[in-house]
Amino acid sequence: MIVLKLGGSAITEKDRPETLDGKSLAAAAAAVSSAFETGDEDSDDDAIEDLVIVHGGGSFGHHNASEHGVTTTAGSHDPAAVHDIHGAMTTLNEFVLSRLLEYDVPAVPVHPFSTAHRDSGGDLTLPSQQVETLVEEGFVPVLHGDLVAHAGEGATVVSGDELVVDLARSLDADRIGLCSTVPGVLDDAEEVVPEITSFDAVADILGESEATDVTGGMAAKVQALLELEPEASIFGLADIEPFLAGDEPGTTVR
Ligand SMILES: Nc1ncnc2c1ncn2[C@@H]1O[C@H](COP(=O)(O)OP(=O)(O)OP(=O)(O)O)[C@@H](O)[C@H]1O
Ligand SMILES: C=C(C)CCOP(=O)(O)O
Repeated sequence: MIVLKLGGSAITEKDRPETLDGKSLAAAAAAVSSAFETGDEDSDDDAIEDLVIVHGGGSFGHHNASEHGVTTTAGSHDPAAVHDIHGAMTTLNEFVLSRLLEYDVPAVPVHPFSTAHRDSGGDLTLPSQQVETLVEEGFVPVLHGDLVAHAGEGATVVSGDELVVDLARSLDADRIGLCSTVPGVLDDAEEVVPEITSFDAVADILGESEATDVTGGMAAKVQALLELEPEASIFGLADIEPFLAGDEPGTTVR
């Protein structure tokens, strides 16, 4: 079982509201397609079968959430805000799905707003049986950063990274990959840090996203991945294919 996140910064123009990066999204879909079992028996000897995709927001969702003052902890009870933020994410989800379908990946949507919630302490519950059954039935479920019902707050943001960590646990994932707009976690000299085993060791170089981002950028990503039992890779668009083939490109968080 592989859980792959397509970072919003990789598939959209993150600094231009609601702008897709069509070329990058197509490249990501092509890379997933070439690794996935597509029914062509000649070319699928080592094909992967069990795959869940999560995508982030990029220029969809973050701007809307920021305008409404909604974060992962500060919520809203305004239905118009919910429709605006969730609507931006489902719009991006439709773009992602249609591009994956064009490349023969059997992608289907799973919207966290309709299935997940947070308790008053902010802890997330994301039922995984729907996702598991879809995988067993040959689909590739595609989830996305979204809003979720939050006890005492109305609705708050859930990041794709948080969904990845939750799904990796509940689905007992073997491999976890986060594709972003950078080739990995970069040090002060802009070189990829090959391995991260503790937050303190890299805290000084980790920052937020350069674009509008309500979920914490690279620092939050690394912190969430360090809590996971299996190792996880952070890499750029060009490394989706090597990752799906079994390599450990970019930065490995263990
Ligand atoms: N040390 C670092 N190495 C690499 N990127 C860093 C670092 N510190 C901060 N960043 C920022 O983190 C960004 C990646 O985090 P971001 O949350 O934007 O990624 P994403 O998951 O692809 O996007 P989204 O959250 O929209 O899904 C980079 O584009 C960069 O601006
Ligand atoms: C801003 C919203 C609604 C989702 C953000 O998800 P992320 O881009 O994975 O952090």
